[in-house]
Amino acid sequence: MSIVLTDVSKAFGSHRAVDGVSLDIGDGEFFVVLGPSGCGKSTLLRLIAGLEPLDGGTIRIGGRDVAGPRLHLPPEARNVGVVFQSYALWPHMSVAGNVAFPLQTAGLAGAEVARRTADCLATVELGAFAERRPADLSGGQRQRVALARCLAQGARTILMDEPLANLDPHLRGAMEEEIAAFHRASGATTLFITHDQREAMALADRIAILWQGQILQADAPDVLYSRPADARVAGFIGRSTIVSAVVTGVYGPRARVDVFGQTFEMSCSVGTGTGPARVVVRPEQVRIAGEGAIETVIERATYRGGHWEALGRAQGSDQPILVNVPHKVSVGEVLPLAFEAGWVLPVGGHG
Ligand SMILES: Nc1ncnc2c1ncn2[C@@H]1O[C@H](COP(=O)(O)OP(=O)(O)OP(=O)(O)O)[C@@H](O)[C@H]1O
Repeated sequence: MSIVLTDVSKAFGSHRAVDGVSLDIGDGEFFVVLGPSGCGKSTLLRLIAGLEPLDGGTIRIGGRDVAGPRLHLPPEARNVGVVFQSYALWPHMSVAGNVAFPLQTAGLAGAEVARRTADCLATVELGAFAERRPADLSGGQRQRVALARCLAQGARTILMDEPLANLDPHLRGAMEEEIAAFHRASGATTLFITHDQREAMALADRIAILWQGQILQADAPDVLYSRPADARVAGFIGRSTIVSAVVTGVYGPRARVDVFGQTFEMSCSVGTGTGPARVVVRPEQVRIAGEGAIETVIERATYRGGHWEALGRAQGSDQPILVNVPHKVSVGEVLPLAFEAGWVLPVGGHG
């Protein structure tokens, strides 16, 4: 079901944890809210789930108002499933018991409960673990039980609060696959919150960047990466160099840009004007060039598997440049660099 937030706010004392958030999440979409610790992600999720009353704005789920002025539907009336970081399984029940519980409370007959429980456990590949207790499972398996319980609830909307945060890195990758498969199988609208940009990129149809309670930008992962709205988004998604430049000409979505005394062509948003600007250049957009390029002194080089990522400074400048180099480079080496592409940050962007 769709989730529509209009100007939603929530304060704790004088602290605006969620500050005028508007979002339109489509039916069946996998939507990730990404932001640093304390930016208001969990509060936003709790407002949608109905675990917290809001101060202002409205929330609609599946076309129905669930929260707004003088309106607060309780969590159980919103038909949303919630998966928390801490799994929230009942320790005294078996795996099957945990999954069956919402079906039993919905008043289904015993045979139907057993059949649907078995189906849900099969979907998350835990059929063989039905009689185990949660304590006897791995973290990833417990997370899958929580997913199966959401499936059993029949929730068309699933909210996930950093469900992979407690898992080992190798298990996280596998669980990402599982969550993506679960989303495909269930077709449920999924709102997933995380502070891990790699996880967000791997899962999302769209990502919203939340910063001090406000949405900076909501777009597909590739758009956030290639056309960030401001320096904070550019810094949060992927690795980049942001340098001062002067735009000397604009031709639709392309701009001619002077950087470090050289002229390059970059992308820009419609309405970009000429004059001083800042440009975002990703390490893979920097190439080693010949004569007349930006002479750059390498200060650090890190092996990133298949290539080295080097950090340098253009001679006579204090602005750093990140570049991917296919061969080993040494500190102190001077590389002639050129920008093959880049993005002119829209004027008015913060940071
Ligand atoms: N019940 C509360 N009372 C007072 N302040 C709160 C309460 N809940 C959250 N906050 C504050 O609101 C802000 C947002 O908290 P929230 O838990 O939503 O952030 P978050 O982005 O989920 O962070 P993290 O990634 O660290 O979990 C924080 O500054 C937090 O201290």
